[in-house]
Amino acid sequence: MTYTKTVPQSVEWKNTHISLLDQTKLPLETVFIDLFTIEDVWDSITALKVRGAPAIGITAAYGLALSAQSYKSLSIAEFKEKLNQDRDYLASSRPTAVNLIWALNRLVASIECAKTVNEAKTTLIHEAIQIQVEDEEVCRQIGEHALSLFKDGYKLLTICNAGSIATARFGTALAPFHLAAQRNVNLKVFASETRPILQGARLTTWELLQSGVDVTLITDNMAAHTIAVKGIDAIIVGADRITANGDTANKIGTYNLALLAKAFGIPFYVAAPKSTFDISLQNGSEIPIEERNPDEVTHISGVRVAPEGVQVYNPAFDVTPNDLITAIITEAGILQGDLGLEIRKIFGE
Ligand SMILES: CSC[C@H]1O[C@H](OP(=O)(O)O)[C@H](O)[C@@H]1O
Repeated sequence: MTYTKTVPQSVEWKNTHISLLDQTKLPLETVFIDLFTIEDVWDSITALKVRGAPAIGITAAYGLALSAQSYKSLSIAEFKEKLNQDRDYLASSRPTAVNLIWALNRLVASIECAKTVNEAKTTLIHEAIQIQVEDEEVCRQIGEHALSLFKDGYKLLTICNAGSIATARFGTALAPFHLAAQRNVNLKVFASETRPILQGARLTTWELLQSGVDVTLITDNMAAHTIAVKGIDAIIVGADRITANGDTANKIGTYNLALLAKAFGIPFYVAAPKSTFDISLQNGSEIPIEERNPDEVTHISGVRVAPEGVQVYNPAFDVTPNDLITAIITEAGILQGDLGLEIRKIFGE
C-alpha cells in the first residue's frame, strides 16, 4: 500500500511557542508537542524528539529566539550577554551536527547592530524563520542535483533518515526520492533500519511511503548481500558535519556502506547543504562524535535484549574519509574529484 499524504513539517514557529513533530513516536503515532522554554528545546533535541542536522539547527534557532522574548529589564548589552549564554546552553544539546552551532551563531550575529532590545527580539524571530525558509529551498535544490544523477529504474541504498523531517522539507539524501515520486520517475529505495535508534525502519520508510516511493526495509547487516543480489546502483546518505577536505560525519554505519560501495564499484554520494560544512576543521579526526546512552543498544523499544552489566560502546556517528566519497551533492552543485578544492570554491576560499 502506498500513501499520497504529504510529509508533515518537523518544526513550526507559533509566536508564543514552538510546535514540534515528536519523531520518537513515529511511525506508530503522529504527535505534535508544544515547546515553551529553552529547556523544552534542549530536552527535545537531546532526546531526538527532533533530529537531523538541519532540523535541530532550525529548532535551536527558534528556541533561542523564543527564550530571548522572555528577557526582561535588560539593557541591550545585557540582552546580548544573556543571549550568548543561551546559545552556549542550546549548543550543548548535541555535539556532532554543525548545523546546530551554525544556526545559533547566525542568530547571535543577526543582532550585532541592534540598538534596542525590542529591535533585537524581532530580528531574532525573523532570522530563525529565514533559516527554515532557506533550508527548504536549499533541500529542494539538493534534490534536483541528486535526481540528475539517477536514471529511471535506479536502485538506491540509504541509511538513517536524511529526509524531510530531518530538515525544513524535502530532506537531503531523500530529497531526490520525493521529487522523483512527484514526476513518476521510478526509483527503488532500500532503507537500512539503522540500529540502535532505527531511524531507517521507523522514519525513512514512513516518510517515503507518505510520498508513494517504492521503499524496501533491510536490516543493517543485509547491506552487502542486498547490493550483490538486488543490484544496487548507488548509495546516497546525509551528513552531520563535513570538514574542509570532504571527510564526512554521518550516522553510525555510514562508513560501512562507503567501504561496501568501494568494494562493489558503485557510487557513494553524500547529500548536504553548505550549512553542514565546517571548514574550520581540516579533516574528520577533528569532528566530535556523540556517544549516547548505552540503553539505546541494550534495549529495543524499552525491552532489554542484552545482559545487565555488559559493557556498551554507543557512538551515534562515524566518519567517512573523503577518498571513499564519489561526490558531495550541495545546493551549489555536485562536488567531485578534489573535494577539498571543490569545497574551497563553494566557500569562496
Ligand atoms: C539531513 S541530516 C540527517 C542526518 O542526521 C542523522 O542523525 P540523527 O538522527 O542522530 O540526528 C543522520 O546522521 C542523518 O544522516
